[in-house]
Amino acid sequence: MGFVENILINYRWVFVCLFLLPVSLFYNIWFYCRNLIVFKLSSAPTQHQKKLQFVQKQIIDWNNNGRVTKMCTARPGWQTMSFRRPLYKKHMTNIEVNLVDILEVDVQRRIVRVEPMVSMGQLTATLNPLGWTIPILPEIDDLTVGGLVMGTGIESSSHIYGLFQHICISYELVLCDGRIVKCSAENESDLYWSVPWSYGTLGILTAVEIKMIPAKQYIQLVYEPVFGIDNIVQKFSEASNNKQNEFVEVLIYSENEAVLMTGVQTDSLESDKLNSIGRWYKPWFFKYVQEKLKSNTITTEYIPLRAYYHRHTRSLFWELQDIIPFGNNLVFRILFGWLVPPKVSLLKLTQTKSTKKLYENNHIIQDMLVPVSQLKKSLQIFQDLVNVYPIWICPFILPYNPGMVHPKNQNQSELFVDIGLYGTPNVKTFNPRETTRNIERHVIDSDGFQMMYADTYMTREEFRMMFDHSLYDELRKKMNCEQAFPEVYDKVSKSARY
Ligand SMILES: Cc1cc2nc3c(=O)[nH]c(=O)nc-3n(C[C@H](O)[C@H](O)[C@H](O)COP(=O)(O)OP(=O)(O)OC[C@H]3O[C@@H](n4cnc5c(N)ncnc54)[C@H](O)[C@@H]3O)c2cc1C
Ligand SMILES: NC(=O)C1=CN([C@@H]2O[C@H](COP(=O)(O)OP(=O)(O)OC[C@H]3O[C@@H](n4cnc5c(N)ncnc54)[C@H](OP(=O)(O)O)[C@@H]3O)[C@@H](O)[C@H]2O)C=CC1
Ligand SMILES: CC(C)=CCC[C@@H](C)[C@H]1CC[C@H]2C3=C(CC[C@]12C)[C@@]1(C)CC[C@H](O)C[C@@H]1CC3
Repeated sequence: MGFVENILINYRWVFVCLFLLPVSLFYNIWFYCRNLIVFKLSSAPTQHQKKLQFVQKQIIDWNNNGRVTKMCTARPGWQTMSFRRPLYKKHMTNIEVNLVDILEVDVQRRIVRVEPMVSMGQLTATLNPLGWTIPILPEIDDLTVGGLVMGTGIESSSHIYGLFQHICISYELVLCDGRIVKCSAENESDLYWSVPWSYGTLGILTAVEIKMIPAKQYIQLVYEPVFGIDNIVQKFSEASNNKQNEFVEVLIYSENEAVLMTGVQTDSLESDKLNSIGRWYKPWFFKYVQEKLKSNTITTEYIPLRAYYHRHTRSLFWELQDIIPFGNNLVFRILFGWLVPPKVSLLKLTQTKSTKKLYENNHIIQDMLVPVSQLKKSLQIFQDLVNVYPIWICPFILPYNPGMVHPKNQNQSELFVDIGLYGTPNVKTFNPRETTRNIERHVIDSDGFQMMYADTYMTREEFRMMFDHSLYDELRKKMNCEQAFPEVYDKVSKSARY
């Protein structure tokens, strides 16, 4: 390993602190100003038609030029929140989808209409001051509406509202023949049900209508330390089934220790219990919550809404501790906390081959979605296979809708749980391929699903067992997609990413 490579791996924080943090700051400022100008000039809605026509033109040109290679969006792989970069973008026709604006906030219909590149950070910054929010707000700022629709999104309100696609009323797409369609549960419903999890393999998404709900100023959050796996599973299930809880999330810190958090929105507060966790000098949220285990008492706090939504952003859940080991140190926070986190996209862009290998061989990043009845068994299996803590568990209701993802063994909604494993495995037997395959097998056997932003080692057959392709296959044939877009598997499998 060369000198520079050695520094970049073992002292990545030097590069991140001296270079990436300031660059991330300028990038944020530039984007903020650009969006503000667009808003002030109110030009976004009129520009949409033009931008839509440009997407359409590119697809018509592709048809006229003989449909030579398949299509994907031109969004560079390093900018995306998926763990790896896509290989396929190099040899496919890249369609420019430069659609980054919030188009309309319709208070009457309680709908916000957005373009696909609008990020979660943009949405909260725009809607919250107006007194509105969307029911599910996946917490990392840079996640985009397009990515969350075509993949999936989940948050601590998902036990009530479902996954991100379940709060979307309609999708506007340009199909591979150049036709523009707006699909919903009432109109072109097969397409509407098939778009989620299709990873851009049915058409290019150009606008989405998302439900809005009124936003209050604070979240009243109750922290409850829970000990013992049976207790953790029981308390989690009870809290998730209790519809009075607008937010439910558990952080598991060891085999037998967890903190359950349940929350509701409120406009009133006990001022001595206000905790503005989003301030730059505040401790990382997961570290702060861990402290609750010591007192073993139930405590209540009031957290400003936007700070709650982005509670895991500053520490990228617990991933930043591997990159900036002293990031949660008080002095660092006071002096430089306002610069954190570095942009995920810039971290991806500046990864070297060795960092990538290091992450591949010594790290796991996976979200597994299983029926809540499988939670205990899954936790035990993951403990044996990876022994990674903290673990994020978040409940969600999965409606029985047509499409790729729905409950398998009952034709009604079912409560599921997302088990998020992020970190360095603490078992000697960890092997990225074999271990992940074992996890995937367990998820298939449990009638569950894997989130596809991370690595998957499933074979095509296993992938088809996990995801229901019946409507998807039918639609691809009917819409003549086979020559136009790859199959989902060919975009998400490990061999399609580097
Ligand atoms: C008046 C106004 C009008 C707007 N109109 C539009 C519009 O028409 N179209 C549009 O697309 N956008 C609009 N926006 C949104 C604006 O573009 C966003 O503020 C911008 O995208 C920056 O969002 P951000 O979350 O990345 O940045 P900031 O809010 O400046 O945050 C910077 C970083 O700090 C962190 N952060 C912020 N808050 C918290 C918190 N509470 N807890 C933890 N971390 C936090 C995040 O990591 C974030 O990346 C508008 C904003 C305003 C103020
Ligand atoms: N809390 C949560 O829910 C979290 C979710 N995630 C995951 O991150 C991903 C989202 O990341 P993000 O960077 O926003 O998205 P990406 O750019 O990674 O896009 C994800 C997929 O959606 C497709 N896509 C995106 N926009 C369009 C469009 N306009 N038209 C057609 N296809 C499109 C992409 O196609 P193409 O390859 O052609 O560009 C790609 O296959 C999701 O997979 C999500 O599940 C990650 C972290 C947290
Ligand atoms: C809440 C859900 C469903 C998922 C959270 C996933 C995140 C923890 C990951 C999504 C993208 C990941 C990346 C990294 C860390 C973990 C995520 C933020 C890195 C920053 C790790 C360091 C590498 O060099 C780059 C990675 C980019 C993606």
